[in-house]
Amino acid sequence: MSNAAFSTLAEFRACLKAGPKLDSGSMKAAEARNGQLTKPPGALGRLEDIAIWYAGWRGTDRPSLDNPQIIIFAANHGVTAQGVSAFPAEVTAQMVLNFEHGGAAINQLADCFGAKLDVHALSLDTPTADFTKSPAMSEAEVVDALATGWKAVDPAADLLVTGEMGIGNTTSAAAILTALFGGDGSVWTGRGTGVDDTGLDNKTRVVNEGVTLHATSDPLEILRCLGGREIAAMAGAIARARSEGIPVILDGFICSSAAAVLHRVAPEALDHAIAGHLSAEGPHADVLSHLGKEPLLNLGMRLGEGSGAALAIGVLKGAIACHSGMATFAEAGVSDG
Ligand SMILES: O=C(O)c1ccc[n+]([C@@H]2O[C@H](COP(=O)([O-])O)[C@@H](O)[C@H]2O)c1
Ligand SMILES: Cc1cc2nc[nH]c2cc1C
Repeated sequence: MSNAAFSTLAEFRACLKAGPKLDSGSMKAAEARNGQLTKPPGALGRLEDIAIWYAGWRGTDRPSLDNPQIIIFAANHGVTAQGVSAFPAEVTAQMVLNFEHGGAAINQLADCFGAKLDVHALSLDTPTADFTKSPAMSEAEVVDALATGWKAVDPAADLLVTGEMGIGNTTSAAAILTALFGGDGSVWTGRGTGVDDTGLDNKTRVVNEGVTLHATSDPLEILRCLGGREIAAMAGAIARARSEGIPVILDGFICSSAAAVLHRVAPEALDHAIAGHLSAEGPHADVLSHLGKEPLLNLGMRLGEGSGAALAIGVLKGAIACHSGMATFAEAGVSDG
């Protein structure tokens, strides 16, 4: 599909409510197969659950995972004028070049797990507006970013990881989460690339100012007023993946803020997604519990770029290899219990 399925926020909202469900027949068949494999029941722990979930979304009881796609969306944030990051805004464009030259962590991880890596830079020369002064994006801009994400998904992929790069985007994510879930901004604000205590107080002030200025409970309005283009693009890509029956592994804090917007519109919009890892960004654990997602990995990572989710591709590949490749008790002539 070359065009997005929506051209307004209202149409995007309708897409989220209309997406497909997993194929319960395939899921039941996968559960039955899992029960016959040569292992004590439950001995592969969560690997069994994620293989069965994946089978349901792929519509077969014996799936394979051969074509994972990782997409990094990059964008710039006007709110960096408020001194919210430990790094200067020009790092966003510099890191895009690094991704293109193969020098970033995500390039190595994509190679390790056999994933195709695509990089989309969204209007880097035109940062979003500083959300303490005006809405970050117009409706046309946020729809454009959602559509970039929607169109970036390869329908032939059998797994999607959405990653991001954007100096200042943990402030944007914190503001979105404060607006969605409530409470003081301090609950949802972390240190990002590493601000000190004074920097964290400043960031919290900025988050509270933005949330107060754009008082709205509409999740897509929250995305428009407080978000970034890369956050909207991740939301668009996650939504497209569901429409194509492509399972998603969510990355860290910023990716989860995009997912949280979708979840607030329609909780089922994340049924095809699992949480790849728990980020070291302080509030991430609370975000995941609001989304009802248990992270697969907890390695103290807080890089972004899709890196934690990319590592989790290896876990999911392992789960599917066992599920689809193991012999049953009958096939192997092993006595069951
Ligand atoms: O994924 C995470 O959980 C995560 C946590 C902290 C920082 N980051 C990355 O760091 C950048 C944002 O940090 P900051 O301090 O500039 O807001 C952005 O490029 C993210 O990819 C990512
Ligand atoms: C160097 C650097 C690399 C990153 N990758 C994702 N976010 C990042 C932020 C910085 C500062």
